Formats: sequence, structure tokens, C-alpha cells
Amino acid sequence: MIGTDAQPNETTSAAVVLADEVTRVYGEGDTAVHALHGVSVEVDTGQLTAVMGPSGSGKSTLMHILAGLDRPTTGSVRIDDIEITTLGDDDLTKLRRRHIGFIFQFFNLLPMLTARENVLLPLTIAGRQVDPAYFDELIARVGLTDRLSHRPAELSGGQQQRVAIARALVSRPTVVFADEPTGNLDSRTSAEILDLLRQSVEEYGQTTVMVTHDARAAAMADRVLFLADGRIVKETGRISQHEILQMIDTLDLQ
Ligand SMILES: Nc1ncnc2c1ncn2[C@@H]1O[C@H](COP(=O)(O)OP(=O)(O)OP(=O)(O)O)[C@@H](O)[C@H]1O
Repeated sequence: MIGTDAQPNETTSAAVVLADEVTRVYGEGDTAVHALHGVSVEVDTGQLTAVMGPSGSGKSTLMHILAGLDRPTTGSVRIDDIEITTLGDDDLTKLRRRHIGFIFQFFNLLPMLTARENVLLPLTIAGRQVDPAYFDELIARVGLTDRLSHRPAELSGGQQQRVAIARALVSRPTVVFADEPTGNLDSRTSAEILDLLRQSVEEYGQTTVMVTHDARAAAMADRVLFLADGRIVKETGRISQHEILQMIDTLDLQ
């Protein structure tokens, strides 16, 4: 049980995800790749945090470790005051179900399920009931009310990502991780999806971490972390798209 293995934190903090000196080495010996070199991050509650950086800088590795999808080589990760690096696989799976929502670049919907079934899947798997009023409100918010009986193949890319957003939010997770959520969408649809993510932060206080290459996406964030060669090289509060592009240029993060 998660409850039994959980290590309560002695100090209280606004951070719902806390990584301390995380390293990740892939492989061994001469071919070892050091993807993260002692990264420490605090993700504050109710905020949208963007993670930017060049290809290969370690963004996906960091996100997977923060979300409990991968384990660090050394270092500590806490989600909602639970140290996850020492949890067994079953407890980690339970923790992900309870605390984490995911949004992926390629939507990752199940093709044989309708939009409604895809949205409800995290609750179905966890054996939990949906609050019907919340479900209706969420579906209206993401604009899927008249698409609930469609299967993914019958939906546009933007509509599929809306299903994925509703699926991530339906269990009211502690934190949503979005990996390049606009990476596979055109510019107008990307803007709509970013608006929805921003709204979920404003309206539901949904803590969200988004990995992105897109300066326009990062400009919607309350906080931007810049990664290079497996290290955080810069952290800022909310800044404009222009300032982000300048920062990328100054830090030579192309
Ligand atoms: N499974 C793996 N085995 C070996 N090396 C890996 C593995 N996954 C990632 N790497 C390496 O770790 C480093 C960081 O990769 P990562 O995918 O985290 O970067 P990224 O910033 O997300 O890149 P991109 O923007 O291209 O997705 C890279 O050098 C990559 O080649």
C-alpha cells in the first residue's frame, strides 16, 4: 500500500513535486550516457511550469523521473510528500494512478474506445466513480460534448488532444505532466490547446509541468526552466515569447 510505504515529509512546502540532486545514467562503462547531472527542481502547487532545452538536453528523462515513469540513478524525488524512488513497482503504479495525469505529443488514446471511455479510463482502471457534474463541466470546457461517442480515428488531432487533456484532468491529479502537448498540432490548434491547459491551471488550480520546444507554449507558463546538457542552466518566472527566444539565444540553447 502506498500509505504504508509513504515517508511523510517533516517540512511543509508549496512544492508538490520535489527533485533533489537527481542524476540519470543510461548504460555503463565507455558507452554510458549521463542524461542528468544533479538536477534539483521544485514544482509549486497551482502553477504551470515549462521545461525547455535543446534536443538531447534531458527534458524527457527529467519528466519521466518526476512522473515516476523512470527511476533516477541517484537522488531523490518526492510527489505530494511521498518519496517515490524507494517505492516498489506496484506502489509506484498506484501512486501514478492517484497523483499523476499525462498528456503526450501523440495523444496515446486507445483506438477501440470512444472519447467518453478514453476520458474515463484512469477512473475505470482505479475502480473509481466519476462525479457526473464535474465530468459534464470538464467535457464542456474542453469542447467535446457532441463528440463523446466518437472513436479517436473519427476525431481531428486537436479533438484527440482535448480527449487526452480531459483524461489527464478527470481524476483531479496532484500534477499533470505534458510532454510536447502541441508538438503534433498546427499553430491555431496549438493555441487552443495551450489556452485549455492555462484554463485548467486558473480554474482548477491544476499543477502542470510541460516539456516544450515551443516558445509560445513556454510563454503561457508561470515558470520556465531551461535545461542544457542535463543541467538546469536558467530559471525564470513568467516571461514573454520574445524574452524566451532571446534567452535561448543568449544561453546558446538552439
Ligand atoms: N533509453 C536510453 N538509452 C540511452 N540513452 C538515452 C536513452 N534515453 C535518452 N538517452 C540519452 O539521454 C540524453 C537525454 O535524452 P532526452 O530524451 O531526455 O532529451 P530531450 O531533451 O527530451 O530530447 P528531445 O527534445 O530530442 O526529445 C540524450 O543524450 C539521449 O540520447
